[in-house]
Amino acid sequence: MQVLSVAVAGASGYAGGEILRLLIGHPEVTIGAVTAASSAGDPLGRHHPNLTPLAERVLQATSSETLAGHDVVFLALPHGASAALARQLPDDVTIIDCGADFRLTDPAAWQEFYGSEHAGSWAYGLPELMVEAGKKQRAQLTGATHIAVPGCYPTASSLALAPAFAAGLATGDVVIVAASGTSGAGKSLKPHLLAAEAMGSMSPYGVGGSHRHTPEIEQNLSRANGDSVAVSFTPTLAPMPRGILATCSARVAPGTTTAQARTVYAEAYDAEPFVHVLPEGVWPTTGAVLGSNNVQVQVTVDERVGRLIVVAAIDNLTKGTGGGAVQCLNLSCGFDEQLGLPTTGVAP
Ligand SMILES: NC(=O)C1=CN([C@@H]2O[C@H](COP(=O)(O)OP(=O)(O)OC[C@H]3O[C@@H](n4cnc5c(N)ncnc54)[C@H](OP(=O)(O)O)[C@@H]3O)[C@@H](O)[C@H]2O)C=CC1
Ligand SMILES: CC(=O)N[C@@H](CCC(=O)OP(=O)(O)O)C(=O)O
Repeated sequence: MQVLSVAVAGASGYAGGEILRLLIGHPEVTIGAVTAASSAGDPLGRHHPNLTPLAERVLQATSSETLAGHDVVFLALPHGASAALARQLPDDVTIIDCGADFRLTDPAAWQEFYGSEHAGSWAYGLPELMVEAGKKQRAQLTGATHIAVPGCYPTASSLALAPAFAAGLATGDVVIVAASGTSGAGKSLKPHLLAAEAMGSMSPYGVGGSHRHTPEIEQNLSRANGDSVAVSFTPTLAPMPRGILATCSARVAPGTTTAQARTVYAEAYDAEPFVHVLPEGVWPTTGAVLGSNNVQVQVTVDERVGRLIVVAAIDNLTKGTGGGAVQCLNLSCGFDEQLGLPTTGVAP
């Protein structure tokens, strides 16, 4: 098979850096342009000292001219920047966007949570997502040329709850509380992310249904359910660089048991290379998935209150963005889906 040339826009940022970390080990691609905004002209190594093989590469300015001419372009830019750039790229360039611009199908939801004009929607880049009983999103991604990689919280939360909705096990009343490492907020300086503020302390934000990932999670669970699902979502910031732990719960019909729930999750995920339902009694941890494209899931039913509890752990930069993006590249280009993607976490 021919080796593809790949460009990464937003290469000085966290998501761009993670894509490059994974592409360095990918046998079917050569890394072409690496681009940035304020950091254009800098060597890449100044921003990502871990990316030794690319340390001397110079960051170019992000423009359609620098990106055109590649087979595949990854966009790892702030919200709103992808849509304008994507419109300027030639039709024969495959675009994999880590931003939110093309994730939502409902223009009203986009307008409400992002406050700008809706750019449209692309194939949603979460292959393992159950979109209805027995069907996964993977089919939409094979050969797709324009892909919207999910947000990090929606990746963990949707994989946690979609099987229960697709199987008719969950009946609604969804509550999700998820903790994220600080890299989830990107690299630009923010006062609440100073070490003195973020270390040794956990804090909620986007409380009360205002976080922009709420409609994305609702979109995913509604597809799985075949009817609209409302979600109460509360993100929290945890004093760690990477990782998301999403604790998700939903109402179940009286009499539903943990054994029934485990059967549903085993059917959904036993054949998946990256999603692992842990043995009964073992709970997901962010430490165990660090640096890998894995999702750890555990499920139980709190029979006292009739609620399904599903906990999912991911690395927000790997499965939550860069790894998810490379997985989409593999599906889009017909490579083995696991190519270049670690399935072993870094521990301790
Ligand atoms: N961090 C995470 O865990 C996740 C991130 N994402 C998404 O990935 C995208 C990138 O996030 P992240 O890497 O964390 O962000 P960073 O802030 O770390 O990086 C942003 C990148 O975009 C560049 N940039 C900034 N402004 C512009 C602009 N106006 N036009 C073109 N380029 C610009 C920056 O260049 P420079 O440094 O030169 O200014 C930098 O390379 C976002 O859409 C984010 O929501 C999705 C899931 C998870
Ligand atoms: C800890 C933290 O701040 N996390 C980010 C989510 C990052 C993410 O998934 O990105 P998208 O912006 O691409 O949707 C946040 O809550 O805004």
